[in-house]
Amino acid sequence: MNYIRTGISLFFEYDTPRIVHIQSKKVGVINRFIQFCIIGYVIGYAIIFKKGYQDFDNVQSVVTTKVKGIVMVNTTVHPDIQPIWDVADYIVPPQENNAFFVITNLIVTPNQSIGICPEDSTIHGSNCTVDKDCPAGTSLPVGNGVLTGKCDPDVSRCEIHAWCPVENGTTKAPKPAVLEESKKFTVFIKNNIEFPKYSVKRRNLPDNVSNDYLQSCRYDGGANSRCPIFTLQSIVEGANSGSYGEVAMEDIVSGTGSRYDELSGQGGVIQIRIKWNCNLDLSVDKCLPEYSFRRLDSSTYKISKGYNFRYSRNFKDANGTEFRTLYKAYGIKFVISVSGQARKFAPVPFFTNVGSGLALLSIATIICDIVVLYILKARALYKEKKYLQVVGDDAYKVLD
Ligand SMILES: Nc1ncnc2c1ncn2[C@@H]1O[C@H](COP(=O)(O)OP(=O)(O)OP(=O)(O)O)[C@@H](O)[C@H]1O
Repeated sequence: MNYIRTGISLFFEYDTPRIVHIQSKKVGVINRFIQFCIIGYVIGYAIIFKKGYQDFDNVQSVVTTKVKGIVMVNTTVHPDIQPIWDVADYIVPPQENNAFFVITNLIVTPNQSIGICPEDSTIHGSNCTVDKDCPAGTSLPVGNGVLTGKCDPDVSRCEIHAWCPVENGTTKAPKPAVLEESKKFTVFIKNNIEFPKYSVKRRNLPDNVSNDYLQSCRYDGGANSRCPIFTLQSIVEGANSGSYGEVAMEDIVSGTGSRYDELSGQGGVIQIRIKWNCNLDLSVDKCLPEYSFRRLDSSTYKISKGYNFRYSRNFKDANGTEFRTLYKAYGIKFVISVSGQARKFAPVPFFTNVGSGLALLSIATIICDIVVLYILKARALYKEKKYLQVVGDDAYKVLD
């Protein structure tokens, strides 16, 4: 019953704010301190640091790459490998979206032709004692061919119909890598970007440069940081790593922290990040890219390290018999990602931040009220001054 009475009386009440001017050093200091913090936050952090006076637009971008460089392979060490490797040989596939792959190491199985031969010994399930162990027409899960149904008695392995002889699974990737000199290859990264909201188009090379400049300049993160030509070694090891092998690790700046000789053996994945953060309130010429590099795969794994795949080159001999050379190619996949924002002054975010800052100032009043009404010694006095109970009907009667 009491609840209902209280509820009804609450319904017939009205609270209106009242200004109580308190002259107290303590409360005054607390109030000013909180106001100062809030104003500091709004002006210093929200408006200046977080650029709350500017509108923004995200970058839209397209990247193309061109790698150049030639390697000569020592054919006495690697007799099965062609002596000269140029860009058409080591970049596979020739074009990718926002990425390129460079072959750095190889296991070659030359002169394969279609025929019958024993399965490779490292393939699980290839060992046999009788023909029954090799059901005809099936293939082993990671096998190289289709089982003929016969067990080869000489090597005790199932016979397969395949490109023969099959790749030897026990062969390890050569060390040092066959194409380790690929560290000297250069890649031209051409990045065109646009901030559509502001109709601003930029690219990562100066407009007034010549072909000669492009052919000779190299990105170094310093004086030549506008040059869009990178050596693969500088991407992996850092911009100051030109003299490979002689550079102390602490001298290597902004690389991936890996060494090219380690990476080239088993392959890996490297990310090239291009950041465009532009303040369009300043000159558009100051809108420049920043590059950073990191290794995406881990070198610490024991099994399935790096990155490799197989491909073949087929040819016919004078009799018209088809042959192929099978390549197990290890290499570095470079993935390019572009991100960024352009910012420019705009009244709407500016006034929104100022408005929300002004609204935040009421926090100072709330905190001071708590101090005054519940913490200070004279809280009873302040409470009495702050709340004035007026019974409306009685007041009306008094007026009468
Ligand atoms: N990876 C690279 N390393 C050094 N210079 C390069 C590289 N890629 C391109 N260049 C040079 O930059 C300039 C502009 O390259 P672009 O691809 O636009 O022109 P191009 O005439 O088709 O080049 P090219 O025929 O030499 O491949 C050319 O002089 C080119 O030789």
